Amino acid sequence: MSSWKLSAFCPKPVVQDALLAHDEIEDWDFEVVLSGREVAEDRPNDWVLEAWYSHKPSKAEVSTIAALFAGEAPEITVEKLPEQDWLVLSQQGVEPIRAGRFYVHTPEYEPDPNAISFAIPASQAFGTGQHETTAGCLAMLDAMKRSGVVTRNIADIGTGTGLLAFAALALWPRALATASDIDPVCTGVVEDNAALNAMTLGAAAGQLTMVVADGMEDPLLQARGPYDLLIANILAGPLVELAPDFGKAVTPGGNLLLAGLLETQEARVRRAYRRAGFRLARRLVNGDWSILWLRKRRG
Ligand SMILES: C[S@@+](CC[C@H](N)C(=O)[O-])C[C@H]1O[C@@H](n2cnc3c(N)ncnc32)[C@H](O)[C@@H]1O
Repeated sequence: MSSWKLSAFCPKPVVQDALLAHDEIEDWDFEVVLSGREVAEDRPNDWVLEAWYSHKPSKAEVSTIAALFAGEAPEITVEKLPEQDWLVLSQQGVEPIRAGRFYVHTPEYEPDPNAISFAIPASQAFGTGQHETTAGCLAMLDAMKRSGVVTRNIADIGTGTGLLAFAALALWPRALATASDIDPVCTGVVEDNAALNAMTLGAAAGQLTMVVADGMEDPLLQARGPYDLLIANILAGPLVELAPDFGKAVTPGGNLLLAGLLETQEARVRRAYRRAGFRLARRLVNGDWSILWLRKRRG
């Protein structure tokens, strides 16, 4: 299977507005992962919005991306990436990262014996630790542990590679973890990464179960709740929609770690979670992204 990449080049604020416009669309017809980044370090104002496809994007798909730019005319290119090469290349470009006590690296690097190390290969699933949201969640999990949080029942919704669930289990080794993702490709990735990092799959304390689910829509996810730690690094739109469900899924006094929202979207997300019974415990801003630690009110 090949991967295709559409790149739309524009100044940074235009690309950010396009991503926000996408986030506001409730019924998006196309399966696509969108992200924005600098074109080059020495050109911080030139940005590219990238869209990744498993097939050649159709004219309708290209027009839909162009329409996000609301009258601006981005330069758009579409290129075919042979999947094998793309994986190898992306792996080569992935430098290890540190966040809190964590060190996340691809398998070609050695672990750091003085850190909590995870080997996460580049794959079709999101979450090698490179992204500000993932790194921010790792740092916030470490902050929770240092502040004395004790947790026995963890859910990681939108787990991608499984990294945040592994990290939480490393900090709270007696907890049970349930990881989920809407994308079925993540199941095999999480299983492979668990094996690579000596994490055990199963239903006992210290173990992890992976399910495919949209939000909390899964019998096992619901049966295992309520959770005293729920992690969700998804986007602002789905997070707002999921607020009532997460309100029910977290125990009174329990912890919720949210990421995937830009700082500009934070007020909207916090409003939704205030209504669902949460208060802010701590926030962290990493790049353009906000990471929120919320606590469920008691009673
Ligand atoms: C930004 S990635 C985060 C991956 C990983 N947790 C991390 O922090 O690096 C978001 C993940 O959420 C998944 N996702 C998006 N919407 C979802 C939903 N409604 N329910 C469950 N997973 C969802 C995506 O497939 C993707 O793997």
